[in-house]
Amino acid sequence: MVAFDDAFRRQLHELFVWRRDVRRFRTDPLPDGTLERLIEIACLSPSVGLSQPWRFVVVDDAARRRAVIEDFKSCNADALKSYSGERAAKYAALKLSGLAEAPGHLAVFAEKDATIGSGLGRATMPETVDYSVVAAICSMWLAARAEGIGLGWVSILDPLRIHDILDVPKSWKFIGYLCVGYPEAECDRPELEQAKWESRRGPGEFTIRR
Ligand SMILES: Cc1cc2c(cc1C)N(C[C@H](O)[C@H](O)[C@H](O)COP(=O)(O)O)c1[nH]c(=O)[nH]c(=O)c1N2
Repeated sequence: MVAFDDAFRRQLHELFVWRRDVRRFRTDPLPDGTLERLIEIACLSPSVGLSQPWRFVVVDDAARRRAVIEDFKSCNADALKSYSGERAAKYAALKLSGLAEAPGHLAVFAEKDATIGSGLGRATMPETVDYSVVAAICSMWLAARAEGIGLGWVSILDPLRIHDILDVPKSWKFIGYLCVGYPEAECDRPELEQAKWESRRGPGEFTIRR
């Protein structure tokens, strides 16, 4: 039996508070085996029917990385066009990926045809496969932060293009592209809040059905 004490709970709370989506990385490399270790931790996450549908691709090839960066630039330019006036100026000033600087690039996919788990739990909600992969990414996000390693999720990408660039099986659905490395700075507030793009809200009022 493993028990957790108050000191651990306080530290865990601090971990939640200080986990950040990181876009500003130092370029120094991660120690050998870091990504592999973080992937192992991610694999301890819950998954529908124990399907473990997460598929990780460590992107080490310079040409593929360059192609991902080009795709980000193109998608980000398109996204900018959907804003106007002051909001557009604010969007243009945001840094929305650390792709160019992060020493680690990790693409994460969901295996849509996973036979593991024999379909348990996903007959009426096939999207639970995707949710399982997101749960794994969140575990990795926190585990990384606990070691002083930052993770930045990039979704301003064309999933089909990422598929092509990384040449992965058709049955894999793109879930997210992660930049991994040491952050330039630590902060207890989201960068989008610091940039006055959006503010964090509490849980608000709960809906209660009696
Ligand atoms: C599914 C998904 C997708 C993205 C993100 C997150 C998630 C969950 N976030 C990070 C997001 O902006 C960030 O989590 C919030 O602003 C809150 O900040 P903290 O994570 O608390 O630092 C993110 N950030 C960014 O700069 N570029 C991006 O493309 C994305 N995409």
